[in-house]
Parts: sequence; C-alpha cells; structure tokens
Amino acid sequence: MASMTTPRLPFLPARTRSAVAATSSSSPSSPLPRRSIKCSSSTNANSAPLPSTSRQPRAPVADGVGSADLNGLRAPPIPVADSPLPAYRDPHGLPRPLTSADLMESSGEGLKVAYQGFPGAYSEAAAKKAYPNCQTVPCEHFDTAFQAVQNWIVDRAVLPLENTLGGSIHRNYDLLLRHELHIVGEVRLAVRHCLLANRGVKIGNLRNVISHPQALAQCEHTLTELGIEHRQAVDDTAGAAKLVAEQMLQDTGAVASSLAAELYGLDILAENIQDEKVNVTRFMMLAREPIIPRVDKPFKTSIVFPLEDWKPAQLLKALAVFALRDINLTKIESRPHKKRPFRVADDTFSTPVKYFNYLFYVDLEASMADPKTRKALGNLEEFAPFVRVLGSYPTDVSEV
Ligand SMILES: O=C(O)C(=O)C[C@]1(C(=O)O)C=C[C@@H](O)C=C1
Repeated sequence: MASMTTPRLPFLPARTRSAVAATSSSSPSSPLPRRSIKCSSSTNANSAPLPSTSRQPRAPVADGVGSADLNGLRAPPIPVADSPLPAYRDPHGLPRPLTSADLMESSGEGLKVAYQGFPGAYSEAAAKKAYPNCQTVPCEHFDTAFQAVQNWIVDRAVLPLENTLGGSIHRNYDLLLRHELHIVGEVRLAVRHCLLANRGVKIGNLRNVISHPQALAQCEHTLTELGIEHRQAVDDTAGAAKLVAEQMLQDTGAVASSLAAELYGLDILAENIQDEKVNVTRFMMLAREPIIPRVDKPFKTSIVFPLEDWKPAQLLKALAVFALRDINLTKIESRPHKKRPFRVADDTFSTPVKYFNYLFYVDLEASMADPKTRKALGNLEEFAPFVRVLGSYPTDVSEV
C-alpha cells in the first residue's frame, strides 16, 4: 500500500498544559512509520480474543496502516469534486487548507478495529456501526484493546463508556489516562438482551445465568421475575453464550445478543429482557492520532483534569469557565486520583484532615476548533495542575 501524506492538523491534543497551546497549525508527526500486521479477525464464532499478553514490538516499516485520519478513518481518497469543502477558518480568520483527510470516505474499509469480548458481543456490533466495512478483532480485556491500538496491531478500538441503565464503565475512563490514545468518535448502540440456553432447555430448568456484569445489572429485575436467582459474571455476553454452548450446560442460561444465539447454536428463551425498553450503550472510538476538529457539525470535546488548592467552591469555579462561555457539559465523571489519592484540607483544625482526591472527566458540547473552547481550557488551567484533551470528535446524532 502506498503511503500517503500526513495531513496538517490545526490541533494536536496533548497530555498536559500544552494541550491548549497545541491548537496552532503544527503538523503531527507519527512516532514511528506505520505498518500492517496480520492478526485474527472475528469473521466466525471460533475467533479467540487477543490475550492481554499479545504485544507486538514496534518496528519501523515503510509501508503503513493508513496515514491521514478523519473521524478516525483511513481510506482511499475520493474525487475532490465529491468532497466537502473545509467549513471553518483558522485562528487568523483565514480559510483552512483542504487536507487529504477531507477527501476520505468513512466506511472503515481496510481498518482493523479492536473490541473487547468474543464474536457476537455488543461491542463488536458497535465497532461495525462505527466502521461498517472494517475487520473486527476480538480482545480479551479492555486494556488488550488499548494496547493493540497503541502497538500498531490494529488501527482503532471501539470500547464502551456508559450505559443508560448500568451507568459508567469506569475501567475505560481509567485506561484512557494510562494510554496515549485519542478519542476520534462516539457511537451509541441500542442493546437488546436475550436469555439464551441450549436446545430443549426451558426457563424453568434454569438455576443460574451468566453474562457480563453490566448485562446482568441491566436485566436484574427481569431475571428475578423469571425466577432465576443465581448470577455469575464473565468477561462478555458472547463469551457467556459460548461457555453455555461448549459445556452443554442444562441448568445455566446466558444473557447475550440474538447474534450470539445464532453463532453458538443456542435457543432464545426470552427477548428484550433488559429492565427498561430503552437500553443504550455509548462507545468511544480510539485511535493513535487525533482528528481535525470542525465547527460545521456537532462536536464534543472530552477532557480530564484534577484540582489543586482546594478552596471553597473550587470545582464550581473550575466548571464556571465553561458556563461563562455558554459551553454545555454533557457528562461529568469523577474517578480516584490514583497517583495523588489524598488531599489535605486547610489547617482549620489542629489535626490535618485528609480527603479523597479526584480526577474529573468532562465532556463538552463544543469543538476544539472553536476559539472559545480553547480559551475556556486556558482559563481552566488556572485551577488545574494539568488539563488533558482526550479527544474532540463528532457527536453521534444517529437514531438509537
Ligand atoms: O459483553 C458484551 O457484549 C459487551 O460488549 C460489553 C458491554 C459493556 O461493557 O457494557 C457492552 C454493552 C452492553 O452494555 C453490555 C456489555
């Protein structure tokens, strides 16, 4: 595959304070030339997920896995006449040059996309929704998927962040900080759970049900109503279906997708068993490089920051940098600050008081291409020891 020119990016999110400064027109340079590595795809139910230990050494190879990204995608250019014109202007008010990324189509053709679980997992469906023509690559754990992108084994990862019934998938928030990847998109998926069992098994025969902990939580009440008391958590829904089938369990069912029933030869005993009809999971699309932020369509920007100098209303003041500029927040999540787990309260009392310390993950309804977003983040740095931009990416506006 011929290598293509890396596009000029007007914005390159970074780990620290430079995140805001980096919105100039510097070109990102890849740490290493890109390369293609053959790996398993999940075209059939026997594809085993990549184990956590699967690491490939980084090696400089001239040929590459894509070069220029738009919405986390790499694809052959389409004719200029069909491509959208760049819609926004640079910080000097001048038109932004057309980049090769603007010329790309977004089907995911030729992309390898990692997800957590076995074939038939909802995460695989999300990867296919995000990149319809991609080759999906099952991974054993969330961090395997992060590593697979970071080590150039795959091009992208699609991983869950939150669910309307079960809430946040905290592990992935923590992993975002431990890796250098960028959020290049989001995708929401309607999750419709089924109760699966081996042929001939009836609901009345079931003593146990196994599934992913989120899936069990999403079906908690329905499973109780069906009279199934014992639950056991496994790594993913499709893995649960596979286990029930392979071990020919007669008293254990699985909560999984109808696709998993088909792939592993199980019967569907009940459909749509989640506790609320609407059950949607939001997934993030991850890549090694950021995308070019835009202002001609809805964008989100995800950031993470800790606070220092805990004065009264410090968090309120930090978040006011967005309110002052009419920037909406769509989500806020606090996670333990593992490196600095405690903060010591001011010495009002003779004994110093230690409180837990947090990192705040915030999603903004804003694009990094908008100067007011960059100003707000500059302002936030007055309160935060660091601000990291995790990604600026198009909002998923599809129907779910
Ligand atoms: O086990 C799966 O099928 C997954 O894709 C994982 C997962 C999750 O992590 O939340 C994804 C979507 C559903 O909300 C349930 C489980």
